[in-house]
Amino acid sequence: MIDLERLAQAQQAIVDAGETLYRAGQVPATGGNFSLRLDESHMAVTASGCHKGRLTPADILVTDLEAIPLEPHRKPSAEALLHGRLYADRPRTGAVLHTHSKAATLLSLIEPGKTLWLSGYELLKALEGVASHDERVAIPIFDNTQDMRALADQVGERLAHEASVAYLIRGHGLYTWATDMKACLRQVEALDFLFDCELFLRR
Ligand SMILES: CSCCC(=O)C(=O)COP(=O)(O)O
Ligand SMILES: [Zn+2]
Repeated sequence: MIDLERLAQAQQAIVDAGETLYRAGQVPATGGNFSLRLDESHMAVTASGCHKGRLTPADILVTDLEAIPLEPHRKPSAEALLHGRLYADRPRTGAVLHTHSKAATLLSLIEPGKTLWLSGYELLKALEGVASHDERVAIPIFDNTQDMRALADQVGERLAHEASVAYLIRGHGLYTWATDMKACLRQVEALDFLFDCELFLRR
């Protein structure tokens, strides 16, 4: 049974996050998708194809963690399975944000390896679990594909062995997750700042 009050709060928090992220240039042209955990087996997630800066609560629907909608006629985000796997594999994860910023897109294209390493930045401490600028933070990079099940499997296998709070999809964007929406929004902002710094250093 879905807690309807919790769902309404999640819908409003996602609408607000969309406005914030759109204003920050993180989700142009219907790009991006957002979710919040509702319970151990359900999430509230954006519908596919909506403009993420102009969401209404009705644009956010309930699915299970396999991205099957509770209301069969609704169409969740094309990438909802990526959100569901993060919740399924990480019981403490409460929020997932996917963004399409210019910095994430460009950096993931020019980094030839399978990992973006970040270290020496004070702002790394904005990421959950990072206590010092000295830590080397790994951001895994996956090649883009339209096969979400294959990508979800690949991500799940790799993240089972590598601690992270985010990954990049090459030429596509960022996924980041946290215990709640506030921490997740902070991570998007911090990571995008760090991606900008890396782009500048590599010029
Ligand atoms: C024009 S954005 C292409 C699809 C995408 O990458 C995305 O993040 C939005 O897809 P959704 O189905 O969640 O609207
Ligand atoms: Zn996307």
